[in-house]
Amino acid sequence: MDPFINMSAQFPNGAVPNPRFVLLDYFFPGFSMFTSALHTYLGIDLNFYIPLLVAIFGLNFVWSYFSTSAWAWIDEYLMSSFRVRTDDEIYNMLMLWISRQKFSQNSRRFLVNTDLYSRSSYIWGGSNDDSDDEDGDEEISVDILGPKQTLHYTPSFGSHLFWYKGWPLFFERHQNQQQINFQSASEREELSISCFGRNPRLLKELLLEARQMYLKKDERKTLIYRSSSGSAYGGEPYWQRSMSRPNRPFSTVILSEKMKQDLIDDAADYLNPATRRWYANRGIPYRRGYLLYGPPGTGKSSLSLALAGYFRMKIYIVSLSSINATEEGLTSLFSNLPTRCLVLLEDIDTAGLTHTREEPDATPAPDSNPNSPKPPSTNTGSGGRLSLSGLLNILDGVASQEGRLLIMTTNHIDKLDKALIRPGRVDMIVPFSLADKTMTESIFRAIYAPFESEISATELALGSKSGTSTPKRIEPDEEAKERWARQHAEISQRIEVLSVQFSAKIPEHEFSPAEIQGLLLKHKRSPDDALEAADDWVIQTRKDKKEKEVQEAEKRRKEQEEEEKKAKAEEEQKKKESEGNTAKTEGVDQKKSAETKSADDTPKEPQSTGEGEVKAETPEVAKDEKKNTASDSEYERV
Ligand SMILES: Nc1ncnc2c1ncn2[C@@H]1O[C@H](COP(=O)(O)OP(=O)(O)OP(=O)(O)O)[C@@H](O)[C@H]1O
Repeated sequence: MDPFINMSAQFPNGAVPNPRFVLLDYFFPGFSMFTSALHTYLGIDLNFYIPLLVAIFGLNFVWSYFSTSAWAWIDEYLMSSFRVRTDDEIYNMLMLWISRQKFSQNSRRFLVNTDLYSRSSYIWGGSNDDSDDEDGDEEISVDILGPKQTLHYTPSFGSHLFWYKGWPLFFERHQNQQQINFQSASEREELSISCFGRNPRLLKELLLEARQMYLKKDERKTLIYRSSSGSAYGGEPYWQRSMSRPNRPFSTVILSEKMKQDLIDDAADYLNPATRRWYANRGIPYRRGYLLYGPPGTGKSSLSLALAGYFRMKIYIVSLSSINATEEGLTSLFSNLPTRCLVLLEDIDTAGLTHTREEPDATPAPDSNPNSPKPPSTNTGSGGRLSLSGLLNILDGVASQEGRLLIMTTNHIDKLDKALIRPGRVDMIVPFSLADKTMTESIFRAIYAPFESEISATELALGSKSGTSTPKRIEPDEEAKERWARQHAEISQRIEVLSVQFSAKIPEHEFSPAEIQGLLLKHKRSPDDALEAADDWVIQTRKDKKEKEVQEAEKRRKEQEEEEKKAKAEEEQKKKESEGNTAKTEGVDQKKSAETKSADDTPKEPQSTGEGEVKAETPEVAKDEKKNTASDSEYERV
């Protein structure tokens, strides 16, 4: 439709349309109608404001055009900033700090997480047991259904202004577009904080504060890292933070006091900074290794955890029976260890390390215990799996990190190669054994020892059995404290007596501390019940063990039979194949010679070859040939 015709219709009184309106109407249909309506009903003449609007629009355009480059220039020359990626632990530190800041909690646009580190869960494994009750931004309550999830608030993607020590800082959360596409948005996330000025001192102070806050949070915890298959790192295994546990006091590990003290003294001496210099001055590799051996469930892992907690070291656990334990994988893991840490190599008797270096493919060393489990067949030391020499190279090769404390555990010390446990690799050997009388008593005491916070529960349990007075409400006065002290002494005395009675019922050197602990935990509120159940438990556990042994022996026998059958079948198959091949070759030879014969046009009697098969074939061939010749001649006749 022609806009001019349209315009004349809108101005019926013959007024000449303003050419500016005509033009605007052309680009924004209905504009003139809108302005005339504004004029008629509100008395506003848009004609007057149009130049102003155009000027604002123009200025805005110019500002947005120049502000980007101006801001980039300011950012480049007048500001300091740092960036943090999700694949580094500093991300967790910074996020914790950010989540505790006021601007983060008051932010209108925010991300809410139940696990503060979940955005880097592919690095730290979700650390789902890390949620700290006291750390949450929201009050947490624990009921019988478990702790309610804590909510953590952090500013969402984009730029956020906040104040730190009186200075304005910009916190920016964005996605790095340059990173690999298959990563999810959260994996590509980057954080940056910038401040005005060319001196980054303020930013470094902030980072230090964040680090301190993070370390303080885990102060009384042992951080546990485990090897994980490396899908996020192009196939190479990497250390994954798997959990954090409250530090285990050394006193809770039942072992000879002298042995514990020796271990602490040795580790303390090794970790002393002066010792490091001592090693360096003499050119000795700064490493220390311990071997803990004994039956399963006797406290090897517990002692390692206690040691890590005591010296505030992170613990890095690798199980050599896991599928990740390849030579390349372990090399990569060991070269990525921090300088001061505890490495726990579990089950070193498995994984093809049982044969000696001199005979890399020899059969495993004789097993003193015929019932002990066989090492997994996957780790045979070949095909990229771990071999003994490979492990030795990893432990003290050039790539291996100095400053670490290595603990190896095994259930079968007799299976280990001497090279693996020679001084320099293993500097202290700690034996663990099944529970004797003293150990059983200690386990009993450890389970039922009264703690101040639990005294009423323990007293209730003991009181109900022994007829002592009923527990009273906790009153925080001196009299109450005295009464508690008396009750504590009474209970301890009684537990002492019960522990002796209990240990008398448990045969020595037959059950592991873990097994005994299992029984006591079933009756954790009632030591008398545990005492009562002990006899039956011994009988039942013996029976169960025997059954298990029989089942395992049966399973092994069946497996062996199956393997033998398989081997036999394979051998027979091979034999048949080789026989078949010989016959075929001979058959082909015979056929060839028969063909050559028929090619000589002279009909001859088939020659005897002396072999049945060929004999039977040859007359048939001759017959066929005769038939063919006959039919040919008939055809010729027709
Ligand atoms: N000597 C001990 N002192 C205190 N607790 C123990 C002891 N031995 C076993 N336990 C308890 O038994 C459980 C298993 O112990 P732990 O994992 O340390 O045994 P382990 O020797 O490392 O076993 P495995 O060889 O199967 O790895 C833990 O709960 C631990 O508290």
